[in-house]
Amino acid sequence: MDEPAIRIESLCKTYAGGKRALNDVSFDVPRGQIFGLLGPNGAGKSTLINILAGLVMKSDGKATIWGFDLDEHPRNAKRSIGVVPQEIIFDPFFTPRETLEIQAGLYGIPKSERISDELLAAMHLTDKAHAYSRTLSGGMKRRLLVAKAMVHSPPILVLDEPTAGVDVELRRQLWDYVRRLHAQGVTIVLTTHYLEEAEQLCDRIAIIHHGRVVANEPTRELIAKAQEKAVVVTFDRDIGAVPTNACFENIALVDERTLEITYRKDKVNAGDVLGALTADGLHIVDVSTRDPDLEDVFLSLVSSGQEAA
Ligand SMILES: Nc1ncnc2c1ncn2[C@@H]1O[C@H](COP(=O)(O)OP(=O)(O)OP(=O)(O)O)[C@@H](O)[C@H]1O
Repeated sequence: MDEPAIRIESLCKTYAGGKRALNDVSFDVPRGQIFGLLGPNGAGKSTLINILAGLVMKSDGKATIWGFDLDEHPRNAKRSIGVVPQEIIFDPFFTPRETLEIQAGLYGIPKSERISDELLAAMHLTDKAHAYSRTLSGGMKRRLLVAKAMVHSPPILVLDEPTAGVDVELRRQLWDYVRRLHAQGVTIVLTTHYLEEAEQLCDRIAIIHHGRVVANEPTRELIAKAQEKAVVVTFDRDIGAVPTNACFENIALVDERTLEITYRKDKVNAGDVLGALTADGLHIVDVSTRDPDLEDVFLSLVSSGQEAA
């Protein structure tokens, strides 16, 4: 069955006051993947996640969660997803265990089928099970939010910036847990500002900017783009015919005497590229190189994204 975990079709959101936060957003989150949703501040990531969580009303478009249309089957759609919001919000007078039990009650899960203790253990909160939530550290509260999102054992877990302002140790624990859930078949969607983190964890990455999707590719393909390095080469005379060679990924004429050649730095080096040009009888008078990485790919994508109205 190839049905995606989440299908977003032409989703639009304009807030009261006129801010267009999502502009015709469409993408699928394949089942069983760790899917990264990346974008600069204000790109629209939280808006998208809050629509899926049923916290924000969409203005237009369609969202399907685990095969359930958000408008037609909101209850089933909601049961199929657990969302860890960016903001930490709790009733401070309940203990972590009570918080989880109340949440399970809201989903109508019978007492015998509840997994509160398991979740507390998974999130390293067993010794805080009966402490008041207001006495927990920020990191503990964040872990409790993850546990709360999983009380109904949804097939999809969505985490909105789970590691923002979180220390290294907690981040490691959180990702261990996410990887464990993923190994059990849970589809994970996460937003993060940390490109390196996304690169390590995600099977696929969508980049959103000014409410539009500017990239949506398997992580290794995005990284492959980051493997593309460019040399700009100027020759002593006008170039008659643009040369071809297996080690060139792409070749473009900058002016009559200058070529920009991209190559895969994991396959060849600048020496190979220049060697191929001189072997063609061309005389090089100037060379400069550019070395993009994943961050550059990200920045180039977001800088070419269009400004929303
Ligand atoms: N309730 C609201 N009313 C009006 N505008 C809003 C509201 N919530 C968000 N916005 C605006 O919508 C745009 C998208 O915001 P959103 O929070 O979805 O972005 P984000 O990508 O999650 O950013 P961040 O990484 O900073 O959380 C921003 O310009 C924001 O100011």
